[in-house]
Amino acid sequence: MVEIFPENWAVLHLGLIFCLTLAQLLVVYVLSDHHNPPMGLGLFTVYFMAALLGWIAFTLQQGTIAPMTLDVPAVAAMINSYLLFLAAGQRANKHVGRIVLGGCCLAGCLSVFFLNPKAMYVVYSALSGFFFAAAGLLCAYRAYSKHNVGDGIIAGAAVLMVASVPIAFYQLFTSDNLQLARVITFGAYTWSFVLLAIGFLTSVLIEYQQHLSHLAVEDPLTGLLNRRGMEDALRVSMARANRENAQTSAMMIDIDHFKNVNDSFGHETGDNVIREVAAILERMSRASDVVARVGGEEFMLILPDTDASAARLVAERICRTLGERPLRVDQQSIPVTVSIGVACSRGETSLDELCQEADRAMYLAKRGGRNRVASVESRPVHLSNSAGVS
Ligand SMILES: Nc1nc2c(ncn2[C@@H]2O[C@H](COP(=O)(O)OP(=O)(O)OP(=O)(O)O)[C@@H](O)[C@H]2O)c(=O)[nH]1
Repeated sequence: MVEIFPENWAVLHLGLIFCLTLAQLLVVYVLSDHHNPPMGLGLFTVYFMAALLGWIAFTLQQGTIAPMTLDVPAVAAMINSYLLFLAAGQRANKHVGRIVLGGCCLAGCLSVFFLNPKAMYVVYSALSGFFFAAAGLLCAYRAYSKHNVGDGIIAGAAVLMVASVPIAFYQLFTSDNLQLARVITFGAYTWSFVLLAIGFLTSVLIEYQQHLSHLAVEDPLTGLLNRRGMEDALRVSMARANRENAQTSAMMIDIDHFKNVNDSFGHETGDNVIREVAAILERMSRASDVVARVGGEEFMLILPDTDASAARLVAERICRTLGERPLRVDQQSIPVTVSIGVACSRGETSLDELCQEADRAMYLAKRGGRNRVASVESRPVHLSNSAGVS
């Protein structure tokens, strides 16, 4: 035993696991008051704690392999492999097989009371390998679908654990060396734990980086683009419009008297009204159009390859649809109207200039009585109300 797994190795492994568990706890602490914690955070933490306890139990038991009433490391190994499967399932948002595998885990735990050490070892390492394989598949799926290499590392950890099972079984059945087989299994547990902790931390960091880069271009309330996102989305089509001397139209859409909505129905319902208007704008625009929220109750709609009269028709349709009947928000009927400014440019115009023109037209629509469309594509200014009357 000593040659295979010397004591200083055990101390090194235990120290490593201890540090990684502390790092994991630090991450949990930092993220705990975040309103949107990473998926599977709680279950992964329980897994790391259970693995630490299992490994401490194994270290304490070294050299005392004589039959015991309860093989604590074996039970811990089974339970924490199942926890890993649950955590991976929560992270991948797939909850298949939880009850069946939970039943297997329970049966495996209970069986250790009745089996001899060799049979007990076969049961727990086979079951743990199976749970690791299931967890690895879920993480591989998530790594692929979310482009997150951290989940790929977790899947790699599962491969390491699964690969150790036939190697350990080979030792057990050819040389009947239970001690060596157990050491192989727990060695694989340790190194897969190290990989798992690194993978989990990497995965969470990548997720936050993705979240932050989304925040830079996305409005968190509506999921629409923000002004910067809109500029990014339009860079190519504006360059093409400049090159081909094509027309681009812009609409500034502002909800009328929105302060009254907040005052009468509350800020939260006000937020839901903004979401609902955003959804309507998205529904009413084409796939090539870009919709963005550019202020509290202000939206910008950019229509590439669209001339002023076509844009004006779209604007009047939006104005009419919203003004026609009250919105149903939070089980209440809330009358909402919008004022829309339309601007159009041909060829070489900057997005900023186009938006300023649309903004100017929107103020004209407000001054003209609200619930109407104004355009500044050519002077004089055209005004029409939601019924389209000039
Ligand atoms: N609920 C909610 N309200 C917001 C948000 N952003 C801005 N507001 C509110 O929107 C209101 C805008 O008020 P004003 O700029 O005076 O305009 P208005 O009441 O819509 O009137 P007009 O634009 O002149 O028709 C303010 O009361 C802001 O508090 C938001 O994200 N959620």
